[in-house]
Amino acid sequence: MGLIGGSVGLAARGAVGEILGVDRPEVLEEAASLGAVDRPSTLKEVREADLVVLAAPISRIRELLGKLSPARGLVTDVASTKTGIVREAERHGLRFVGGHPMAGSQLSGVANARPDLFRGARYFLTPTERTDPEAYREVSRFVQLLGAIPTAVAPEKHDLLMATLSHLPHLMAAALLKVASDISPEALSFAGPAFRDLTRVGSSNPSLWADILAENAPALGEALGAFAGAMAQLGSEIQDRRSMERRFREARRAYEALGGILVDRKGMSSAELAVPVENRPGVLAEVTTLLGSNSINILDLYVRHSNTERAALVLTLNSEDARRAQKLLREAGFGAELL
Ligand SMILES: NC(=O)c1ccc[n+]([C@@H]2O[C@H](COP(=O)([O-])OP(=O)(O)OC[C@H]3O[C@@H](n4cnc5c(N)ncnc54)[C@H](O)[C@@H]3O)[C@@H](O)[C@H]2O)c1
Ligand SMILES: O=C(O)C(=O)C[C@]1(C(=O)O)C=C[C@@H](O)C=C1
Repeated sequence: MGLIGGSVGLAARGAVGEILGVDRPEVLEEAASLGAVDRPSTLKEVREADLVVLAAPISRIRELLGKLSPARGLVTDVASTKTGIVREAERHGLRFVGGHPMAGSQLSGVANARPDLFRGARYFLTPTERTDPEAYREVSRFVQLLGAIPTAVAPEKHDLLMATLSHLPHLMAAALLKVASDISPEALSFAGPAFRDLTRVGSSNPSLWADILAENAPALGEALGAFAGAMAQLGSEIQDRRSMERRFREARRAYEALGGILVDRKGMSSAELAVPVENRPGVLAEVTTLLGSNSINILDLYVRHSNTERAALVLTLNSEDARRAQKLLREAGFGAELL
């Protein structure tokens, strides 16, 4: 019942029956006080549950699969890698569908759990030829109930994709932080928004990430090789302005194709609005309250981090709302630029 398990509990609350939690007593006490779980339970008791969601670190999930077997109901997990876990679950004969929400944060623990963590996020499900189709449909309905969007992919393909899209960026953050720390002890204090954006996940939970990286080592080896090749290529072209421009044009096109929050946008076009703000308490509430009280829904939001006195909120809104929001924000004295 940590960050992800707690968020599952909070998101499912009210829409499912009793939610039982298995973890250390102090974690369960906190989870119950936050409303993420109805009551503490045991592995033996949850063998009888309709649905078991395993949300421990990967190495623990592999052990738990054996301890859960035989389970009466359906079992799923949330782990960041899938091939080994799916194989293990099938070996134990569980009625299992592997899962992985593409949502989370560098924080851990149930204290950081949020009921809206999965809203609009992609949620991988990794059925194999041995998966019961009805079990897949049930887990898929549960994922939708959490507010997420199920996406089926084979376990091996999932792990290959995650090596580049999630695990490599975590290693890059750690490497970048090391390179800067090695310059001098105070070098990091001079870093600006670009360095901060690129290294946020360097503060992720060390033992959780040691688990993830070891589990996906073969695929990650390939991704690291490709990355080292790309860096060497860029390094050899630095003096060649034309090829650098071409590389950055290619990079910008790739960046624009990035997936974000997958809000159901059938027939809806969206726009980004940058709102420069003073970096002071309450400023986010002022912007979001102004939009909320005018029935403008924020589809996605990020902060261009800054250590200085100013920051920029970048809001994704549907196109019509974006124009209205720009007008309202300007009338209220904020700058607001459509990107
Ligand atoms: N953090 C993320 O952004 C993220 C996103 C998607 C998926 N995941 C996956 O979710 C899982 C959990 O990650 P988290 O970020 O919630 O970690 P967390 O540290 O916040 O929570 C893990 C919880 O598991 C508990 N635990 C450990 N061993 C256990 C056992 N044997 N039985 C019962 N509980 C046990 C711990 O006490 C802790 O409360 C991992 O497998 C991770 O790969 C994480
Ligand atoms: O937002 C973050 O901090 C994350 O690291 C989330 C993130 C990722 O995007 O890599 C990390 C691991 C998960 O398996 C899924 C999502």
